[in-house]
Amino acid sequence: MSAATDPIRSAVPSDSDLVRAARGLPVSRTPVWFMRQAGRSLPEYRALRAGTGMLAACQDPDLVTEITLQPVRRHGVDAAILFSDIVLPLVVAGVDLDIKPGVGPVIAQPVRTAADVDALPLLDPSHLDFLTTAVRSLVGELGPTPLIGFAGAPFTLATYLIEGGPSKEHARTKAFMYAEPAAWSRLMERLALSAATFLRVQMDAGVSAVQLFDSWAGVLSAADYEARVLPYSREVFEAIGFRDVPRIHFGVGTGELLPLIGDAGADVVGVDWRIPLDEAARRVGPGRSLQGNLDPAVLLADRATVDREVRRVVEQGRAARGHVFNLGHGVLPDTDPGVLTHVVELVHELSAR
Ligand SMILES: Cc1c2[nH]c(c1CCC(=O)O)Cc1[nH]c(c(CCC(=O)O)c1C)Cc1[nH]c(c(CCC(=O)O)c1C)Cc1[nH]c(c(C)c1CCC(=O)O)C2
Repeated sequence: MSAATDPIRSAVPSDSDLVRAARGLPVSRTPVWFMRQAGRSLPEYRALRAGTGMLAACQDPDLVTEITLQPVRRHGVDAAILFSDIVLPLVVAGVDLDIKPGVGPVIAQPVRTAADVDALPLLDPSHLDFLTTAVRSLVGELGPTPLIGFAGAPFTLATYLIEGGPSKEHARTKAFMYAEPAAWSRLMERLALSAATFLRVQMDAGVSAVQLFDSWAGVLSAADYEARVLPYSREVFEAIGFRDVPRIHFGVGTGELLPLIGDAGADVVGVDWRIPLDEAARRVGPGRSLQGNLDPAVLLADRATVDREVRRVVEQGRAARGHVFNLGHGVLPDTDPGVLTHVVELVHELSAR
């Protein structure tokens, strides 16, 4: 049934199931979308992107609009997520950075000293017109389907800047955090400002929700996270929090950090697959909804396994104040898009009120 013919489903994104679940309000059925739903698992994405670099694509409003709409058309997900990247604010500010296929963001001159921190260019919101154009065009095209805007959290962006590229241990980042506390604080402050600017432009242009990705925060102890990272993520939420747009906060491997992450200022805490949602609900505490947490690798398994795991996640999600069904991390490139469409249908069927 379409939003137009279903009396329970809202015709406006600000009252959609995604926004209602984020606020802990009753929903017509559990909303579902997938991190990295736009991307290499879709042949139509690969066709459209052929010959255009990732960072150029992110700054072309027509391409952004089309790529963002592709998974909504194909899977019938309950939200679109803007096609962009967490490193884009750095690129627009003038940091020499490239996204290498199959690798990730690579930085020409990594941040290694206090002087490097002070030389980092700041993001100028007047250079984000392409973003405003893309978001406005998407809001027009999407009708009742909400658009999620996003930014990278200060810590996760700091890992790319300091390591110079993707990393497993994030040892240089931690070493800098311990050895240069004053410079660390200035770096995190700058990245918080830039994330807030990037989010504010998307909110001004009409996104219905925002997600702050702190993908790599799970490498930290709870004590370090609380003292050296949480204050800056909180700053981002405070800077945008005067607006009534639901806020999602996500990281990988954050089981031990969930009580703190729940306290940073988001309405929804994103959880990976390592702990069940009922346990996550206990750790996050009341007053927050949850998003997650199907293991993306399950989508590569047989149909019976996919169905069993989807049922389990929907069941365990009932322990939360509100539940937005998602994966525990991004869609893997080898995923069969047909399985994603099936998961959307199954979640809707299992949760229809
Ligand atoms: C850590 C991080 C990055 N980018 C992002 C994060 C946080 C989410 C997470 O934890 O995965 C966020 C991101 N990146 C992208 C989106 C688009 C929206 C979506 O569909 O979720 C979002 C929300 C597109 C993208 N961002 C990137 C791609 C692949 C580039 C391509 O298609 O050529 C896409 C679709 C590139 C990128 N950019 C980054 C990585 C690690 C990579 C993958 C490199 C690779 O394996 O090729 C940094």
